[in-house]
Amino acid sequence: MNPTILKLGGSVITEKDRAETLDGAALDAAADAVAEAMEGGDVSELVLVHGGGSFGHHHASEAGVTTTDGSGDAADAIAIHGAMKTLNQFVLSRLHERGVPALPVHPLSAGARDADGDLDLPMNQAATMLNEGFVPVLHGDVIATAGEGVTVLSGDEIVTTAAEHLSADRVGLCSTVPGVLDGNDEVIPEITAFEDAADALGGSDADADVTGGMAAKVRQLLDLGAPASVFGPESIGAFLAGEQPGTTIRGR
Ligand SMILES: Nc1ncnc2c1ncn2[C@@H]1O[C@H](COP(=O)(O)OP(=O)(O)OP(=O)(O)O)[C@@H](O)[C@H]1O
Ligand SMILES: C=C(C)CCOP(=O)(O)O
Repeated sequence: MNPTILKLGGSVITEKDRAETLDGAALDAAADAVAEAMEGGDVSELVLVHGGGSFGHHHASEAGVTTTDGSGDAADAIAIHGAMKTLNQFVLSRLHERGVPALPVHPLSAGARDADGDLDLPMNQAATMLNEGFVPVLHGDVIATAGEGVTVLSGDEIVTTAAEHLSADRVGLCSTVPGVLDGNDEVIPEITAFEDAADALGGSDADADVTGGMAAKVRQLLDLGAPASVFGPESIGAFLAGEQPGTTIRGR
């Protein structure tokens, strides 16, 4: 059985424009959907990833750290990583309250980037957790980067890396929007090339997003071997039940 990977967007589970503010109701609803899907047998092997929202992005933008521009200051690294661990703890608690056997995986302690920016993020701990019946929960983070100190690692990049290493057969990204929208704000059902959506694709609505919003998401998902779905919070249950809500991105 190949795992399903679901990313909970930071813009969903936090109030992205207010520093370190959780959207508790949205996180509860997402945790409900995950717990129901696992209880009902819709999904047996699940990897969760969550983004930064107002926890990671706020501190990263204050420190001027992006996915390519790093910082050699440990205090910057700890501010960003610490905020992400706090958010991760909120996510874990809400899952545990519902009986989901979630375990944290902190990328800062697991991987690194080389001088070309290429990511090495081992997944053997996540694979073993899955085999043992746990739900690994990874998160956007800072990561040691050759020549840069630490840079930001987005949850989207973790999703694509995890999908490849773990041979995921389903990948879902839950954001605040019901899918990738065209110029008339209609959901584009399928994207097979960046040009399909290029005109409408922008970054994130949040000022403090350092990882590139929807345009970066689409680019990364087009590189993935498996089809990926981008959908809104109301469709988490449908995605876990095997449907393809929102936009399906199929690069190859
Ligand atoms: N064509 C588009 N279709 C849909 N959303 C778009 C589009 N162009 C820009 N966006 C913006 O991209 C945002 C989604 O990217 P964002 O990085 O904020 O999401 P996230 O993954 O939920 O959050 P985080 O990066 O904190 O994890 C949407 O909320 C929207 O503001
Ligand atoms: C800003 C940090 C630390 C994480 C970014 O992850 P994302 O929200 O998935 O882009």
